[in-house]
Amino acid sequence: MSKRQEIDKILTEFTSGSIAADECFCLILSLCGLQEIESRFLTLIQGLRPRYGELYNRLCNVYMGYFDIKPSQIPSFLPDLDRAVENGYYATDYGSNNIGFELDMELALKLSEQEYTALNNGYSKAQTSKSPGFSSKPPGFSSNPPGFSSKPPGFSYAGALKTGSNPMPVTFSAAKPLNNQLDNVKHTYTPVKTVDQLACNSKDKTEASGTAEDSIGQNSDVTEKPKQKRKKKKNRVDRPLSNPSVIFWFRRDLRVYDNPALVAASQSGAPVIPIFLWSDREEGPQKTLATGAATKYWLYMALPKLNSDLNNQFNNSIIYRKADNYLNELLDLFKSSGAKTLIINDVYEPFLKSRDDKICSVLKSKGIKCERHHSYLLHEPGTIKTESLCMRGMGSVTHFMEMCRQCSTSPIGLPIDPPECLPAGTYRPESMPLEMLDLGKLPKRKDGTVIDWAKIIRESWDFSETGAWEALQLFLNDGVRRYEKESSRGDQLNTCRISPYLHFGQISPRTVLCEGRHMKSPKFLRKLAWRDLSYWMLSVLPDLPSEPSRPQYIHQRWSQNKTHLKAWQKGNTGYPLVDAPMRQLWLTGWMNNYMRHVVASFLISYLHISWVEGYLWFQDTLLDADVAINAMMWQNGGMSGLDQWNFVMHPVDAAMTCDPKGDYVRKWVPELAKLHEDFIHQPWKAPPSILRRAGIELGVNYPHRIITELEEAREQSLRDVVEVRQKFPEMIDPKTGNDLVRLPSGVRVPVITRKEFKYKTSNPDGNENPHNAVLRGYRGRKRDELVEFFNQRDFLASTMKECTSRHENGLKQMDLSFL
Ligand SMILES: Cc1cc2nc3c(=O)[nH]c(=O)nc-3n(C[C@H](O)[C@H](O)[C@H](O)COP(=O)(O)OP(=O)(O)OC[C@H]3O[C@@H](n4cnc5c(N)ncnc54)[C@H](O)[C@@H]3O)c2cc1C
Repeated sequence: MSKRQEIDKILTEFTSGSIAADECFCLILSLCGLQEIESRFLTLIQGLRPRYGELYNRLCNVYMGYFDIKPSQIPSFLPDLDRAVENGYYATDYGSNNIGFELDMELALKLSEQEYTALNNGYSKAQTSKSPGFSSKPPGFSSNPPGFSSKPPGFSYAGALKTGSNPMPVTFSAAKPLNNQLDNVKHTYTPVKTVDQLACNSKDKTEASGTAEDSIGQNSDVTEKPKQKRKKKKNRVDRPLSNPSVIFWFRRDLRVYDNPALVAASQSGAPVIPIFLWSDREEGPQKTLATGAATKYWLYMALPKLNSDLNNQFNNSIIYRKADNYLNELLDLFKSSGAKTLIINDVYEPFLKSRDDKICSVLKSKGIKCERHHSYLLHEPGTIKTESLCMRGMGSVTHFMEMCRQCSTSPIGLPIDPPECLPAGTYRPESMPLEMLDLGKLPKRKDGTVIDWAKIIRESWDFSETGAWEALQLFLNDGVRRYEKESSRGDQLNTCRISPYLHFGQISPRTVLCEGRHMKSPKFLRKLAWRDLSYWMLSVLPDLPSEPSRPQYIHQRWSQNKTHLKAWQKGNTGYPLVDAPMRQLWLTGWMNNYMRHVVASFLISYLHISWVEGYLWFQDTLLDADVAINAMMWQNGGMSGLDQWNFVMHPVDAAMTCDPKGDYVRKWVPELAKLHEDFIHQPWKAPPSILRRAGIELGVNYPHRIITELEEAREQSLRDVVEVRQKFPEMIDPKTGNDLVRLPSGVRVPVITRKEFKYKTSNPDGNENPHNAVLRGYRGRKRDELVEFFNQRDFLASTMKECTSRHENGLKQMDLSFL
């Protein structure tokens, strides 16, 4: 047994109550020696903190008493994490178990919270070294998600189109989109060279000032003190240009294929200055947490890829600027470059749209033209009106698709080719190194080493536009066949895994629609409608991320149990089907849709923790974190959304659908890897002998369940909803029993309401619930009978063992007749 294992054994005895704190301390002291204990004792026992805070404190006190020290005297003492963060202290020794992981994770959360609070308090500018830019994540397990890295050979845009769904070589016209009857379109490529395009001559190319290799932080035009230098230039006389440049502002359209605004910039016949601006504040109100740590990291990795595409294809490159105020920065750029036009693809979050409206109106007043294009969604939210449609089913995707059919004014069209050229012109404004945008800043330990929480994220994803195409093609060549029936599987890659690419516009929804339309998977294409729906919903309900869309639900009772919340966030709930996706999320920044439902159901319906907490956590940790989609989904799960979920995922039984053999759990919860499939989703039911053989000690290397009475917890959740509904009878439709919501026009309309809520509201004391929404697939496989059988066998075996040993000890043999 290694020293670490012996220490763990002693700690287990302590937590189970067999030995007292001072005894425990002495045992560890005798094992490790005075010197090691003085310097490392607190690190060694950190693993106790999350679950055994009280016991941990007792050990701390013994330790301090023994060495006669006060907490303030020890910089590395970690009685609370705030102090740890303040002191810049991080655990450095992980040993062979998860203690270091736990510690770093705790600290990471703290740092993240700290930054969030700092921003809320108006402190965002220069982040000091004590307050690293964003939440830290620990190095952790080494496994990669399955099958994610294979690349179709010889991949190229044209190749992608050829090898994809369409057997014919296809390229798309760069001319205007045709219509939305995609299936009737004959795909022919008619390159229409305009005068502007012909102007893309070699002179422009040789004059471009970008670097061919813009690996992170190596932008050629970078100066060491860009801010000061830029100030000097502001005062200089603007360079007169015969053909003033256009500024192309990259935002959530980080691609060259099917990028209407980029094509427009190219067709302007003017030099193009591509820019990227960054400021957390400008990306959304803090309560939306629009720029979580994971999404920022994605940007940090994706921007150099885009830049190198621009370099290779157009000999142009991106100007990066960190800017507290985008308008001021743009004015500065226009002034220094003499550009006269801004070209953008629109974004649709209401707060971003009004920011853009303001920017454009100020620029216009200064004689600068603003060209805005549409490509982020299939349908612009503003074009979809509810007026023409009956309100039944409002909030559901079916209703939304019908609205789109009736109202949409502009056709979706076909994807367009990349621009032929993006001449860089002779003048190029200064660029900051990408590092200075603080998108990829990783926290540091006290000794200066970096906590690289993004390691597995980097290994799991290709952050380029090509990566988006490859993911799509991989799916269309394989996963799509299983999508209709088995998209829920956590243990297989049956979904597209393109959400971060879609979020950052590395592939357009129109391209996905066009590529996927022959694949006979309406369910998949419908997902694009879901995406549009969320933006429409956000445009109608701008407070979607924080305020219940059914206002009466503000009165719903929620648990404030921080220990439960932390256990959920870290994947330490003791329910493997919840812990596996939460760990996958932490390590890779992603989990599939079904698993998101499982973990959301658990947080809301079993732990009774508000959906807002779930939303915020996802915003910070998902690579595809998207204010509109994330808020819509959490609201729907949290009962207050317009499309209330009519189901609750059971944290054990749902495994039947998404992880029938337990392989998914084995991958992300390696502690349970050796457990037989019959127990993998409910280790607490495994007999001690089986647990022993699998190397599992519950409460030691895998947590006990944080709640055990699932049925009771669910009942409580039902009662809480019914209480809200009973408090506001005027918000219930007397005819249907559905909840009512008030539209901005003042009209009250019924919205989809879970059947069991309706039933329970009218039968609050009834015991039965004919509409029980909990999804159970597990029992059908007779696993419970098997579990019972194993337990009986184990009981028999252990009883016999006890009998034998008693017999050997000369004690009276037990009576076995009851067996
Ligand atoms: C609680 C919860 C929170 C979520 N938060 C986000 C989020 O922040 N960002 C995000 O992109 N998706 C979110 N989703 C939706 C969905 O889980 C992901 O889009 C999907 O898992 C991404 O994987 P994929 O690309 O393989 O999806 P696929 O199933 O292959 O779908 C293709 C694309 O369709 C879109 N899409 C799929 N499902 C939905 C949906 N329900 N609503 C809207 N668009 C959808 C996504 O852009 C996705 O990439 C959330 C779902 C839940 C239950």
